[in-house]
Amino acid sequence: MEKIQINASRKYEMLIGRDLLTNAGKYISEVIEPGKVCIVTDDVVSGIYKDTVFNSLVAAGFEVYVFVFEHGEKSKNITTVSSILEYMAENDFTRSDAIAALGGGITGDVAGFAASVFLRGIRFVQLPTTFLAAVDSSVGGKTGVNLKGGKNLAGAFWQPSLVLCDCNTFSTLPYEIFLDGVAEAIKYGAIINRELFDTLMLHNHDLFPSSEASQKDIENNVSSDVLIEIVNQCVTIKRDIVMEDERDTGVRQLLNFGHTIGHAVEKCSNYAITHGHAVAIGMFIVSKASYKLGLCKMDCSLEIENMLNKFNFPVACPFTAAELTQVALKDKKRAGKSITLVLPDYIGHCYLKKINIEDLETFISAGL
Ligand SMILES: O=C(O)C(=O)C[C@@H](O)[C@H](O)[C@H](O)COP(=O)(O)O
Ligand SMILES: [Zn+2]
Repeated sequence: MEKIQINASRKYEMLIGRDLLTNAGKYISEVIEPGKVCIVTDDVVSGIYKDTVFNSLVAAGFEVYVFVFEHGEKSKNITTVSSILEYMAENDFTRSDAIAALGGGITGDVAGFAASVFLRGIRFVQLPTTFLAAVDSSVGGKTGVNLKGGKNLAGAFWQPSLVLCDCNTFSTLPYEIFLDGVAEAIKYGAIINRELFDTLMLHNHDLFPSSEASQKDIENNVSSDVLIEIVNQCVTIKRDIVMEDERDTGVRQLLNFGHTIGHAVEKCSNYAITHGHAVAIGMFIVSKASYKLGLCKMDCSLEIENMLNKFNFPVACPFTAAELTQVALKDKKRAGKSITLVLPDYIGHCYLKKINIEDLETFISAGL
């Protein structure tokens, strides 16, 4: 088992290994004194892992409650958070009780946000079951929900007390959902680590065979230790960035490479295009535009497109620059009349560039 220590406003560990969910109760009881715990999960993950986690929490002495919501981005809203809060209040949860977020990025963000506001903040643990949640969203304490105006527009920085990443859970992921996490892993390579980018390129066939892969193929591939190593590398990068800039005022914004446009793609598609797929499109558009407009030395879009093609990501964007701009202007990296973009200088190095909001549409057009 690998351990990554994160020293942010809360100090916690991420444990990465196999068969960890069976002992979730034991690991959680080492950081949270057994009391009430509410497993928050969606209706798909619940059918696969809820019983395992439930039983191990009971065995460790917890009084276990379960809140299940409908899977998908449509549930990532304030109504779901409000229902979780009411459920915990009805069941007399106190400040010493906790939430266990069991699932992917949506579950972690929604459950974490509920934890951040219930009684002005209770503890929570992240039990990521998707590759995306493992490499990215379960660590760093960004929690939140979408508003009608756009993605993640309401939220809080609220760090978990533990992240328990059982890599065996990846074997139950449909390929498309797996890909969402691959996009985030590519992002880490592009912003800061050329070697990781090359590893992903090298291993794309044996780790993530193809969209036609059978479930058996996926099971064989995810048993590879290379995958654990990739999770380890991504989270170590994220840990270092979060420890330098937990509140996202500077260097952490690099983790948003491809996201300003990616979030706009998600929203314009009414969330039919999922997060990682939208970020993949966003990384390509930003790289192409940066080169065309002379904002970077190399045309990184070629390598990014090549990588995305290897994994069978659709790269074409179905929306116009005007449509994307309208949504992107609500991005959290906008401050008044300017917006900060994350641009690639070369693969393995990105930088932050402030532009005037009036120039955003021209920028996006150049990348389409
Ligand atoms: O943790 C971060 O910081 C990130 O930006 C990671 C992103 O991959 C993630 O999608 C995050 O939720 C986006 O945050 P937002 O601030 O753009 O809503
Ligand atoms: Zn993301």
